[in-house]
Amino acid sequence: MDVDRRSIITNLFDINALKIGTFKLKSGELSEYYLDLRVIVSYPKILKQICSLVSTTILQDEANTKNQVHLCGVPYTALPIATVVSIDTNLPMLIRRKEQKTYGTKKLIEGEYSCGDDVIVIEDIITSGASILETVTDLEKSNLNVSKIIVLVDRQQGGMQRLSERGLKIKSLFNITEIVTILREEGKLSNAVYQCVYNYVINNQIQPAKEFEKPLRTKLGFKERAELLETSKIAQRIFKISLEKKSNLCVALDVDTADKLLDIAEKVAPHICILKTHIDAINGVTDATINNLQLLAKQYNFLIMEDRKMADIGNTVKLQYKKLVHWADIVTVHSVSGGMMLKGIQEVINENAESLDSRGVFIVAELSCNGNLISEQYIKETVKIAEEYKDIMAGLVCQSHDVISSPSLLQLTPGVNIKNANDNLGQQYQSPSDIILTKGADIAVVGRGIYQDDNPAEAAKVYKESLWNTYLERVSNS
Ligand SMILES: O=c1ccn([C@@H]2O[C@H](COP(=O)(O)O)[C@@H](O)[C@H]2O)c(=O)[nH]1
Repeated sequence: MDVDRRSIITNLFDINALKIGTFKLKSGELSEYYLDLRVIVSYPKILKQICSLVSTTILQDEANTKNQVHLCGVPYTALPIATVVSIDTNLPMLIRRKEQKTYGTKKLIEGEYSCGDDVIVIEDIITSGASILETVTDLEKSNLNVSKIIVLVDRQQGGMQRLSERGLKIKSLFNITEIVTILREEGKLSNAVYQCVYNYVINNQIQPAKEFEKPLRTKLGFKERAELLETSKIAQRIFKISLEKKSNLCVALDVDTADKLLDIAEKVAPHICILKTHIDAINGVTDATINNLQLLAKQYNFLIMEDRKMADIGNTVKLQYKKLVHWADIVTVHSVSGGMMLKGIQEVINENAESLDSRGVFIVAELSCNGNLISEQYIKETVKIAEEYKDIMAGLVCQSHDVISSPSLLQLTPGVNIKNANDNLGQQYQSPSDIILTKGADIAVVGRGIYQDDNPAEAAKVYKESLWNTYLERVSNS
């Protein structure tokens, strides 16, 4: 241990930041000691000493980061720390409001940022990790990417592990065992007090809290999920192809001509489980284009999904769907007009059940674009509709891991790009591992990241391997 770290620990003890005795924690649990880092604002030299350790840690790690990085202190104790570190490192700061404003901008996060920017969260102490998670959740809701969490002191009760299991990178500068060990060596704590704190840590490991529980859907593998009684035939088809091809990649071929569609489709075909089209946006599409696409789908074992996002009254959606059911294995629908449009689709599927392979829908619960109008209530109602029409439901198009709990439904998540963080029309991108681990996607949609690449076949292979390996990691860590 170098002198600075040791002196920080003794200085903290000298200003009474470590209190021995019985204290009630935020969770209501009793603790045999209490760390009160709020006092450091009264000791500028110690505040400076601690902040320079945080700054050095950040600058070492962030040397090669290309993304814009912000700092955000968990309110309130870490706010002055984040401010000093921001000045030291020249990294801009964001402030998370504890309560969202009901007037003016109604902002949850104050400060200037762009969607997809990285944020380093700074916190004074971690016990269960629940407070940190509140800040992380609000930052993620604002489409920021929490790239790292730095905590001054880990109470070693399991919080660090829980946040890592949630896919977050977290580092602590000190832990409580190290602190009491140094203080005992320095003659500031007796053996008895040292032993008391040590025993407390051993005997007070926190049990998994609800906010840390991963939904069963993300813990189970595709094979087990395909075998569930409730899983629809269309979802079973997707699971089966994914397992056979070791691919959870859906490519979105939003190209401008039918020739390009077929050309790139053939190149990426070996690596995908679903090929997604906006066929009404492509020039020169004929029956022959559709036939050729279907031939490729058979030859290379993938499904075709027309991303039409239908949203009209039941009767109109039924008429529209009749034009798609013959070639599109899956279509997308918005839930805005309620369950009746799914009834229309269900009727068409049942009428064609004998002549066609199983068909179904993905229903849109959330959108990946900045400024969309979808609310929490809309998402909840969408999930209810999906449950009601489970027999034709492949799953939901959404952006958060906690929208779908049922393992029989698939989460399809667009907005994946390895090279870009956004486009200039509101699209927001995440990396493959963020999409699968943090956002909870089962199938990821990649469009421009593949079809605009100089070598779409190679790009599709790279995305496929990265997405599939992350899915395997998710299941094996559960
Ligand atoms: O919330 C949504 C729903 C659908 N999409 C569609 O996915 C692709 C994404 O393409 P990129 O080129 O990778 O941005 C596109 O077809 C969208 O219509 C979405 O992006 N977000």
